[in-house]
Amino acid sequence: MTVYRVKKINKIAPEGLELFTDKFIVNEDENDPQGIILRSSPVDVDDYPSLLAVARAGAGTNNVNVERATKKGICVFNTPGANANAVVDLVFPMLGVWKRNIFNGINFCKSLTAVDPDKVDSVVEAQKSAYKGEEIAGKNLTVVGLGQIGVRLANGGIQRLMNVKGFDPAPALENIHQLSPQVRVCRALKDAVSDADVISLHLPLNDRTRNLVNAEFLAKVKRGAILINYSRAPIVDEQAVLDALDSGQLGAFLSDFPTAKTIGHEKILTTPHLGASTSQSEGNCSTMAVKELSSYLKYGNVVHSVNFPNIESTPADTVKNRLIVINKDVPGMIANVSNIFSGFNVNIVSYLNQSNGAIGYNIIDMEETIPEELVAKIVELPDVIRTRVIEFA
Ligand SMILES: NC(=O)c1ccc[n+]([C@@H]2O[C@H](COP(=O)([O-])OP(=O)(O)OC[C@H]3O[C@@H](n4cnc5c(N)ncnc54)[C@H](O)[C@@H]3O)[C@@H](O)[C@H]2O)c1
Ligand SMILES: O=C(O)[C@H](O)COP(=O)(O)O
Repeated sequence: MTVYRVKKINKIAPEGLELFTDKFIVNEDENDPQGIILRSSPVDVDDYPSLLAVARAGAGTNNVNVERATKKGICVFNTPGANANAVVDLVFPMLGVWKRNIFNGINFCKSLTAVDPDKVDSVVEAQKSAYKGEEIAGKNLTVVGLGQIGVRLANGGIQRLMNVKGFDPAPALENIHQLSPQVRVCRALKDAVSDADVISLHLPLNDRTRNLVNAEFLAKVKRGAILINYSRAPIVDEQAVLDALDSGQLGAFLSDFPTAKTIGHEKILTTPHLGASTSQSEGNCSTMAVKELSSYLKYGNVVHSVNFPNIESTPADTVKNRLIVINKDVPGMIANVSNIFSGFNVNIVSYLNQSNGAIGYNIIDMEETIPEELVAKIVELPDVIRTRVIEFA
């Protein structure tokens, strides 16, 4: 029986880990894993010579060098939607904490331990007006990034009687179908943010989104707007935000990424990267990531990869060998691979191919043992990145 080595990095919830069968050895100390399961720790795929796949139990994959992984034929997965509710479930309370002055109100209440017990009630009534707040109903909310989180947040804004706009340059249809028709989708970011009272960022960190919120962006927002960043710290130019807060251009900054410069600021509230930290979300992410990784290692199936096309096939009982061919997405690859099979007189019982514009992925099943020389010929094809033979008992 083939047994796969999996390296576990970070705390991964047991709900998922329990799904690894005896075909997997899961170890934190594994130095040469075929699979890695992790959360936010940085991983360099070049550090692991036998690596086939990385499963990120969460949404953001900026902690993995995905481009390098793609070049090496390493599949990178994430768990779309598995922690989206947890983020929305934190963003609205954070907005409430700020708008209703809850943080200061709670601190005030805690300070009352120093007050004569008989006078607590009268002190509360006398001083509560200092903690008066504002409701969010009727305010303008703009959601930047209409993905798994952004759509849920936008819909949540509608449920809270806010006027909601959204912006996303390339929204996935499956997400947009979930969006409330009351959300106004803008074609340009500047139109989406110009009259917003609250701007919430829900997009991935990449070369195009790094420092998206900079001085130029902030100059275009409505004076006094609240900026929320539960995406990734570098999407926001921190100095520009601090300047905007000090000038009054921004009213507040609520973020999941505390830094030395932000933690003491009176107009900034931060949480310690808690967006996905709920029992439910950690269980969902772990379960999804383990299923994705197991299925890839055992069968070569790809579901929810950020760099490979989706492709899935259950081998028939009669299948002895499955060949996985990962190639650059160029014309003629299927014909070239099929011709090599013909040359060796090996019968293909099933040939599946999918591509995503960059990577072509082939699952080829046989009822006989595939000759090593045949695989060697495929490896020699100019645009083949990687091959793998999976043997079924
Ligand atoms: N704070 C946390 O704990 C926490 C938890 C989950 C996710 N996140 C972060 O939030 C991000 C979004 O998560 P998700 O699950 O919604 O991902 P998602 O992939 O479902 O959605 C991201 C959306 O952002 C859009 N986008 C990309 N570039 C954009 C741009 N320049 N302007 C506007 N939209 C743009 C994409 O088209 C996509 O629709 C993740 O990449 C991750 O970095 C943080
Ligand atoms: O991108 C994500 O999914 C979040 O930032 C969660 O990160 P975590 O798994 O380290 O909490």
